Amino acid sequence: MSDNAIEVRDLVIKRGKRTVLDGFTCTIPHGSVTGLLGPSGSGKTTLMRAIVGVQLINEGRVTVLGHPAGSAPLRRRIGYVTQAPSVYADLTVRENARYFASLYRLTAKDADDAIEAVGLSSHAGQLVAELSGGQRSRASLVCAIVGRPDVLVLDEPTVGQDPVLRDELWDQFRRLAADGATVLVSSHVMDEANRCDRLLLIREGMLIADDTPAAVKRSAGTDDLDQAFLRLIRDQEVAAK
Ligand SMILES: Nc1ncnc2c1ncn2[C@@H]1O[C@H](COP(=O)(O)OP(=O)(O)OP(=O)(O)O)[C@@H](O)[C@H]1O
Repeated sequence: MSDNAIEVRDLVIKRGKRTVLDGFTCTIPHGSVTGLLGPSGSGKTTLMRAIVGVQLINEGRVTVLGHPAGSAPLRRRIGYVTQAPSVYADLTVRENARYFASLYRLTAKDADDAIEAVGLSSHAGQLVAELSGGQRSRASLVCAIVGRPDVLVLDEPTVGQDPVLRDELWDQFRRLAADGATVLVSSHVMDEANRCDRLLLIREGMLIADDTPAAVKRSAGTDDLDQAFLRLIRDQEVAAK
């Protein structure tokens, strides 16, 4: 098997009249935490949708764990957390987790472990409708990790979380990767990017960097990832002229 959990080749995606991704190619290694960073509207969600197999693609190829994205063998092997929480509002956190666990033929203990892992144990008995926005997105995360997916795709999972929780969530992503999962996380927050093994920097549907955080900083000649990103964008603009 390839060293890469995810391979994206020459991907072209049009949404409406707009070409969102125009010949996008990248690879994501097994057992890594990869950060997908870029400005709003740059195509992060579109790329993630293509990887989980819910986005029509115009050209190119997306392969996940050796299978075409969206194909049947992948369904139980991928967890996806969208920006909109996808849990049942009229059930408690525990009921949601147990329901998703049952779909994977897992136990109530597995559900409780997932709740514990994202720091929601003290709210396990609460209805999702009565949770804060940040708690609700962690409830979605519980349901995505309970089936122990090999690939976990998380669209801005730390938005609305306080700094302590963000830190704990990143520890959790690192643990999942240490256990062999491939984690792809989108974020706007550059200090979070430092916690990734690799970064994909995307702008207007184009990949402008694909490297470790240290190498991205080195190539931009700065220790600050925000600055590095801005410099890479400027370099790209100069090169395009
Ligand atoms: N359903 C849609 N129909 C048409 N165009 C869309 C649709 N969804 C997104 N787009 C366009 O595709 C482009 C990329 O959007 P995408 O959601 O992938 O960006 P993003 O990087 O995830 O942004 P954000 O960080 O704000 O979530 C944007 O220009 C957006 O307007």
